[in-house]
Amino acid sequence: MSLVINKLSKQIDQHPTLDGISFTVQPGQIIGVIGRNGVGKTTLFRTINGQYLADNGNVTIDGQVLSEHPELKTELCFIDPLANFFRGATIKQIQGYYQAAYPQFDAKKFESLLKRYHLMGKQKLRHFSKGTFGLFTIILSVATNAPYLFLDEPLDGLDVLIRKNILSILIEEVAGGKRSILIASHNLVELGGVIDRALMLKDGQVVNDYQLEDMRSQARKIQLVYRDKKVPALLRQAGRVVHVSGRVIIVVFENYTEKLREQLAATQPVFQEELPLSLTDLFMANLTDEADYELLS
Ligand SMILES: Nc1ncnc2c1ncn2[C@@H]1O[C@H](COP(=O)(O)OP(=O)(O)OP(=O)(O)O)[C@@H](O)[C@H]1O
Repeated sequence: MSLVINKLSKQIDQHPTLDGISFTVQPGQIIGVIGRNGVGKTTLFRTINGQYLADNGNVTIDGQVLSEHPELKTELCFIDPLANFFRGATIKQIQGYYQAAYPQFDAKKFESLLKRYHLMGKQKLRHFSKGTFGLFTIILSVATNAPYLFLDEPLDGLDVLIRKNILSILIEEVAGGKRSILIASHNLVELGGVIDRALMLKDGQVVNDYQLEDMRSQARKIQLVYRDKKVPALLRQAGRVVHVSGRVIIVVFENYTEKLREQLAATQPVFQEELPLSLTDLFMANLTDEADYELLS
């Protein structure tokens, strides 16, 4: 069973927001979809889920093209953050709509999660704070039992305890190996603790597709100090310089080998230290522009 995004393209106002995006989602994964503001993460989720029509490409589930098989939509759940829920509706009414749309809806799970977070069926959506509304949409998504969940900034506006609870709900959901969750988020610290894989978007394309476990074993973040302020060419050739402050340079090497270790030693740093590598480092290494470096250094 797999979800395949195949050369998906979407222009918005003549701008190629999605430009031939391809990737495959296997069951049992939590995937982070990462990119700078406005890069097209929400557009990607909307296009995969059929809210926007793709200009080119398609989405298949187990080999069947989603747009030709509308019945397969129950395999996907994406609650758009801008969804115009009828704010006068109660939780119970919304449950009814989703139960009608998703035959596999798990009412028991829905009710137990509501109870865990002190939400009651008769509450109207308009009484929810932003955070409670976010929490409610996650509970609703999880209860659909759709194998592929798409969450857009699910941690936005939630307090730290609820964020931790949400992440454990999501980990529980994929643990059975049957569901996958794609999360678009700028909350890289928390995301880094739960995702198995990170897709980085830039210029309408997937520029990196990291399996975090592989990345952690191959990549290194190294702080180097040199006698003068010149950045040795090797650092830019073999790695991505993420920070320069006077004679101190921090570099992320995605493929750190023994040979590279020797080459680095030959640049004769006066000090060298390995630092813990985070998702934020990978974001900065891949998605920072020259203009940002000027601001950072
Ligand atoms: N309905 C729309 N009408 C006009 N422009 C749109 C529409 N939807 C998206 N866009 C544009 O497409 C681009 C991608 O937007 P999108 O919301 O997908 O980015 P994002 O990566 O989710 O951003 P953020 O991280 O800020 O949430 C932006 O330039 C946005 O202005």
